[in-house]
Amino acid sequence: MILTPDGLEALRSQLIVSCQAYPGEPMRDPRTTSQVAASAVIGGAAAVRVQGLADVQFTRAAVEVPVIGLWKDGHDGVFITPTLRHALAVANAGAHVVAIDGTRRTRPDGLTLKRTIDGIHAESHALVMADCGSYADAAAAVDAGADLIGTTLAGYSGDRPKTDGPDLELLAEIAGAGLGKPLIAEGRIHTPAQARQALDAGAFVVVVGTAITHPASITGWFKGAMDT
Ligand SMILES: CC(=O)N[C@H](C=O)[C@@H](O)[C@H](O)[C@H](O)COP(=O)(O)O
Repeated sequence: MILTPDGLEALRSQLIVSCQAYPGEPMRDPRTTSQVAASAVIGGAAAVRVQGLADVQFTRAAVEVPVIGLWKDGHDGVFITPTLRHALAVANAGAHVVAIDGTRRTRPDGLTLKRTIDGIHAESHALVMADCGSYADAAAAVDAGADLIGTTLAGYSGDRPKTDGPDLELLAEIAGAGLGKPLIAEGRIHTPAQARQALDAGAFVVVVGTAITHPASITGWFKGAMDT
């Protein structure tokens, strides 16, 4: 199945679940990722987002819904699918959508965002999600040819404060500008009510990760509330 820009309409107002475990964690295993993803689909996820080439491959085999793939290399600066080489590897692993750093920061391979997106489009069937950290990033990413815009890096790229919950102000700003590409709310959506608020702020679709798929964090939230 190839996902086309028109096919994205099926994701409108839906929930995407990000299934990620971090280096050194017990659940950091591609098979586990694919099982968590399949469980999310049973619960109603319209698409899933997974990190790592093997995770993309295993998850493609385990679910029928679109798979958003990324490759995190490092943990600061430009680290979400930072170069064209990373992006093409994610596409070749089977991702329907490749999520890449969509900020205006310098990329490790020196390519512009536009060159990167053009390269992905030229050499694969994958759509491109630009993980942005600000309104200016989002506008630039649309100009550069991104198929989807995400607020993934709001609060992480230095342009915006790290809000406790989702950055609803940024969502409303991007949605209000009518940039013409589907807007994905992603980042710190921790409750069903916040997912609803993100849609109400103008998001086309909502990504939830930690609050659904990261037991260590969720356990810590409960424990923290009980300790006080
Ligand atoms: C900033 C960064 O590295 N974000 C990553 C992007 O893939 C993931 O670590 C997040 O879990 C994902 O964006 C979903 O967000 P949340 O887990 O807050 O629902």
